[in-house]
Amino acid sequence: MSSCTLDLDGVGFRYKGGHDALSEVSLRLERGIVGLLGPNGAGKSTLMRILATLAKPTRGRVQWNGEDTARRPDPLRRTLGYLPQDFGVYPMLSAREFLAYLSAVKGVSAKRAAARVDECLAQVGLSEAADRRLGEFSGGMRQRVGIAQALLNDPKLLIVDEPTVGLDPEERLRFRHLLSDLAVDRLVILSTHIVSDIEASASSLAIMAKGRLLFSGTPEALIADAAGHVWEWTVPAEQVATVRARHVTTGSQRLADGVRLRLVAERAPSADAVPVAAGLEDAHLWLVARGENR
Ligand SMILES: Nc1ncnc2c1ncn2[C@@H]1O[C@H](COP(=O)(O)OP(=O)(O)OP(=O)(O)O)[C@@H](O)[C@H]1O
Repeated sequence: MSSCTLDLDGVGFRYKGGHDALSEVSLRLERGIVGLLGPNGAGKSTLMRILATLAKPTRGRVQWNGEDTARRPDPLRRTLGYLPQDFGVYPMLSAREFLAYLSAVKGVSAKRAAARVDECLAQVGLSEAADRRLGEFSGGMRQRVGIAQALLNDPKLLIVDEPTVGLDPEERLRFRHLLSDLAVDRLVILSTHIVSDIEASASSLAIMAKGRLLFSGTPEALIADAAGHVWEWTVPAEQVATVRARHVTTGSQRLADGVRLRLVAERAPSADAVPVAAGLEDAHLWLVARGENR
């Protein structure tokens, strides 16, 4: 297997108006799915654009297999697939026509293009729909066309920015399976603000807020950090608003005798709160809550 390693070293990005969208981001990313999590405005898209060589960091550097991607972008560009957040399609073209057009734009040789388009359509499960107009496709099918175009050059680095926005649960699941299959011999970076998008598939996580990296590591390590800080507490319905105002709640369930709240907190919020095992969503919220209190 060829190597696919991205090293970020003190990466920062300041927009022309002086706004620091990224500060001091250092991390190493390797084969598998990396989930890039963070609320809107955290800096995910800015980071993705830098990794896709569409913007240069204003501080620090990014290396792909040891080469600086700002000084020498070509080695990475040749092996990069990118699905941006606002990916649009031509509604009057068929999936096959659209991908043939993009093959030409990306410099895939005309001789190779037709076969490659068919391979990519098969990979994303759209062979049957290849000759239908894109305007008739569902949101999930359109996103799969987006992945197919990102795969045309058989990339080793695949970057997908918020790909599941607007998809129904079934399409979401299908899309997740597709990315897991693709990550076997690639580095896939998946940005999202929805924890469940990456819960079952990410081999590592990078969590951002306000342009900074709050955490990088495995999902298990994030969950371990939250151990002892997740509680279930059943309170009368009229107390729910007060508890919510004081604590970060991650779930609630109405019961016959009140409302069972799930929350993250340094210590037990009350003597009758019960400690429970942390899940990824709890651990994420615990990290964000601690980050905000710093
Ligand atoms: N062209 C720009 N000029 C100035 N500031 C910008 C520009 N684009 C983004 N920003 C700011 O930089 C910060 C990071 O934005 P970015 O789009 O990278 O975040 P994000 O985590 O991807 O959020 P979203 O999911 O909403 O896209 C935000 O505060 C945003 O307002």
